[in-house]
Amino acid sequence: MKIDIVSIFPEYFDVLNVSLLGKARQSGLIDMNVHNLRDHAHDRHRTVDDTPYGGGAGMVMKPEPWGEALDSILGADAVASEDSPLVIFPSPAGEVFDQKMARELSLEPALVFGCGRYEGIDQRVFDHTATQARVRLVSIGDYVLNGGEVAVLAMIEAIGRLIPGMVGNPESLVEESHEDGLLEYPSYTKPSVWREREVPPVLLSGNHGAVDKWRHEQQVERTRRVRPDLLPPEQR
Ligand SMILES: N#Cc1c(-c2ccc3ccn(Cc4ccc(CN5CCCC5)cc4)c3c2)n[nH]c1N
Repeated sequence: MKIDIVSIFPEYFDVLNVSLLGKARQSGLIDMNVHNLRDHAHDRHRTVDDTPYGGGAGMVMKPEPWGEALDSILGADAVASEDSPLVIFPSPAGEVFDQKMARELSLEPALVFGCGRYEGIDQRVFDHTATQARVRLVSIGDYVLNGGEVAVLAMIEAIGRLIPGMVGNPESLVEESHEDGLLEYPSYTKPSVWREREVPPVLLSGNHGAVDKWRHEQQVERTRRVRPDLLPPEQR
């Protein structure tokens, strides 16, 4: 998978050189490039923002640097098709990112992430980029961040771990929260007693059927208690 990221804070993404993603980059599983938006702002102060038309607080990101930066990735003459790269702009107004979307995006050959700051990006950037590539505005949750970088880090981690070859044991991707629509069951490891707290005896029984049954019951109970919205109405 090819990943391009555009941001005024490229150093945010240095962390992607550690752990699994770092190994994936070294192995060529992921080809990642981070672009500094300010390299495409050519005035003396490398200005990327200006006051909003219509008034209002804060600043809006200017379209020109974005246009030049995305042209350098997509091609100035690119014409959007179903085979185009997918350009994702994190936004509080975006469709909510979830495990289903992470699975979908892990199958994409090329992703481009555009990290806004200030009060957002001039709308014409989204409109023009949609003539060059597929575009989605995506939110990682109903709370307000100061920019798109943290959202991109979260999305890349969620997507990256689903790319075949990324994690050692693909089995571990199956039994985790949200993969089967339920929250995960509680996990335990040695010692069997810790501060007078015992591991549930079923987990020490060696009876795999009983363990599976207990784990599913724990998933349903935890989901009903913490996230009833994930259950079908009749199971809430
Ligand atoms: N993913 C994701 C996000 C983001 C996110 C993503 C990208 C950017 C770029 C800039 N900001 C800051 C910001 C803050 C408030 C507003 C709303 N204002 C109302 C009136 C004019 C704007 C607009 C932008 C961003 C925030 N926040 N929360 C998420 N889950």
